Amino acid sequence: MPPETRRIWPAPAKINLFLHIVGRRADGYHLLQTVFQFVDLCDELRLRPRDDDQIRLPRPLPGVPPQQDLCVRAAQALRAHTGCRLGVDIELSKRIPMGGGLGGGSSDAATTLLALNRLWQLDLPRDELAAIGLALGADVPVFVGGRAAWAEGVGDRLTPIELDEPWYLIVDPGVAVATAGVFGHPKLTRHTPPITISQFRSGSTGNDCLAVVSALYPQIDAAYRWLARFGQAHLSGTGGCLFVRFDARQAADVAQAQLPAPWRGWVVRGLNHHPLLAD
Ligand SMILES: C[C@](O)(CO)[C@H](O)COP(=O)(O)OP(=O)(O)OC[C@H]1O[C@@H](n2ccc(N)nc2=O)[C@H](O)[C@@H]1O
Ligand SMILES: Nc1ncnc2c1ncn2[C@@H]1O[C@H](COP(=O)(O)OP(=O)(O)OP(=O)(O)O)[C@@H](O)[C@H]1O
Repeated sequence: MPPETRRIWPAPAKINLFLHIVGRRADGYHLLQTVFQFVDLCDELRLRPRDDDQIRLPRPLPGVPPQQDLCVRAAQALRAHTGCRLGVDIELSKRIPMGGGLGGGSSDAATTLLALNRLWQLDLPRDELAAIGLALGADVPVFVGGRAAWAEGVGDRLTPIELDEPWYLIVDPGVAVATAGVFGHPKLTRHTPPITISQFRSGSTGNDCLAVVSALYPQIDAAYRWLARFGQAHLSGTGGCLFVRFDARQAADVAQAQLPAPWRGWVVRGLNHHPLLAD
């Protein structure tokens, strides 16, 4: 058996270092400005190609029927796009909290596309994989592209960006945020004036979803206030995960040790490159 079929394929989480909503499209989707950075909190996939046309996920995630799982949908989309007749057994070890604004589902989809492109010997270029991924979710292209990015549009117009790679403490207050409910909220700030990359680099940026999310979910508001003791706290995506940056790992560990139960926390490293970028 070739070693690639026994390999663990990582799917990292992302954080949004800031998120501004600068407009709304005719179809209701919001136009964003954001910066995505990867972090070394990863889901793990094992993929074994099959000679028949079955796409199987023997251990589905709780609450996610296999046909809705983003790995399965990514494999199906890749087969539909290429006419490939092979199948795959997918084993997914989930570490990234679901529905927390860390992009875990999108990352799983992206890793599935990147890995099957190799295992099924399709040889599609990354931009073609990213276009297939965009139909599965707005955050899939940045994971396929593999570089930390300044993003506009619905998050699909990407410009690679080099950032510090500090430590972060990510906190999950354990509340599943309904993304559509946040974007549909009447009090959401929707017309923040666009900024430039250099304005982002000089600070003064936040997350336009924070006010609505804090009002809707008191646990997220409480976690935000707790985290703000250690530095500038941020909401990732539409939440509910929050993060604060640290220049030294030890300081992040000290903060994590004080995390009140039942919140969960991870000390992670910011990454400008996806672990599969060099593949
Ligand atoms: C905001 C981000 O977290 C930034 O990373 C993501 O773009 C959100 O992506 P996601 O969780 O995959 O969200 P989706 O499942 O695509 O969208 C859920 C719902 O949120 C709304 N939505 C989402 C993204 C966007 N740019 N504008 C929207 O209005 C739409 O009503 C959509 O039906
Ligand atoms: N492989 C998967 N991993 C996680 N969620 C999945 C997966 N497949 C489908 N889903 C569904 O997608 C939903 C959102 O998952 P995800 O963890 O990507 O959200 P998120 O982190 O809030 O994403 P974003 O940052 O893009 O808003 C889940 O609640 C689940 O129903």
